[in-house]
Amino acid sequence: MPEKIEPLANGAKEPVHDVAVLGGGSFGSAMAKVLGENGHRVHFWMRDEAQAEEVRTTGINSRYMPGVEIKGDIRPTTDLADAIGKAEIVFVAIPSKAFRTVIRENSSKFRDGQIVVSLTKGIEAHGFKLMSEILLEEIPRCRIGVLSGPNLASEIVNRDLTATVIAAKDPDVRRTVQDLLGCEYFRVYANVDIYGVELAGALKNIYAIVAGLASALDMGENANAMLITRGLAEMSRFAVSLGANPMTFMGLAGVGDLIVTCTSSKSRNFRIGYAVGKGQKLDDAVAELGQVAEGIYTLELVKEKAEAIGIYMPLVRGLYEILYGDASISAVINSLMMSVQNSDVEFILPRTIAE
Ligand SMILES: NC(=O)C1=CN([C@@H]2O[C@H](COP(=O)(O)OP(=O)(O)OC[C@H]3O[C@@H](n4cnc5c(N)ncnc54)[C@H](OP(=O)(O)O)[C@@H]3O)[C@@H](O)[C@H]2O)C=CC1
Ligand SMILES: O=C(CO)COP(=O)(O)O
Repeated sequence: MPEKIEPLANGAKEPVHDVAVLGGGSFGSAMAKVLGENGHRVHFWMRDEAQAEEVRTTGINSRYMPGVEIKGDIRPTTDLADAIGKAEIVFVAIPSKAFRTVIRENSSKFRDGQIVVSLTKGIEAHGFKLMSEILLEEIPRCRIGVLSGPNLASEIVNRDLTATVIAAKDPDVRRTVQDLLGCEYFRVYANVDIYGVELAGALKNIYAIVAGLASALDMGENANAMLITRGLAEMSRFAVSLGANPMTFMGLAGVGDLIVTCTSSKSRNFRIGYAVGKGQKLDDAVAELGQVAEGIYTLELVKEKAEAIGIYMPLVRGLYEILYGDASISAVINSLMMSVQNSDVEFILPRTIAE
């Protein structure tokens, strides 16, 4: 509930809210910074006490955001129950592999009607669950939202102009998140297609790895455009078959996020693809990155799911063969280029030719 009125960083006056950000990595830090600059009290949970102490005393999270001061009323903590208990709204930026465990272990701490927003762009290994589905299973009495879009953390902390999408069924959740996060450099658009927004955010990581590979091989701008556009065709084909709205893929969470991660070396997934394209082993590239690149896990899950439900995903299959099989990059490229030529936009002209 609003407590007092204070001027915000953007000059407006808004009630101060207690919010929690769970996850002390790059994106948790970026969102904590936006919320802090917007005048809110941020209960910023991370599991490492030394890191919490550093943010408490210096305002800097040197492992994930070196040199960036997270300003405002930021309250780093390793007490997750306390952070959830104090917050009106909880943002979760925990990698997909740990997401359910963290929520489940603390499920009793969430309150009826509390807004919980996933910032995570991944898929759970067992059962192909998205993070909003995990939230619905673990804390069904909460109101759930998903935030996704072209949101490189390293640009947001520089206050570079950025837009994102809040997807939620409940209009109050959408409006609340827009009010909390919106400011002169951060715009929040709304969508109701939670599944599409969330799946788009997870799927684009795969194509960012492909684009990184293409960049390492200096394949040219035509090839980049082809990869991004065929990636969009492939990810929307898959997502629509699972119930997403195809129109979501025309928005920021779809093509928007695909563009940024497929064209920027600031994307960790792009960097993994680039390193592999330059001859590095996948495990070494991941170790060197030292941060999460969700796409390498999403790739395995999507390949398996696509085969199970019979969806044609040649880029997913090709990347899987390069990263986890023994196919050479040139053999995969050749097989993609020489496959049956087919429809451009299959929502207009259906694919009629068998692969
Ligand atoms: N970075 C970005 O630009 C964006 C990221 N995202 C998404 O946000 C999610 C988080 O990514 P990001 O912050 O970038 O990742 P980082 O690799 O930067 O940080 C990962 C964070 O997760 C924590 N963590 C890892 N395992 C656990 C666990 N078992 N329990 C609790 N905390 C854990 C790490 O803690 P510790 O240091 O203690 O290991 C660290 O704080 C991902 O799904 C990503 O796709 C979405 C939009 C943009
Ligand atoms: O999702 C992101 C930008 O929208 C961040 O991408 P990476 O995880 O590849 O850095």
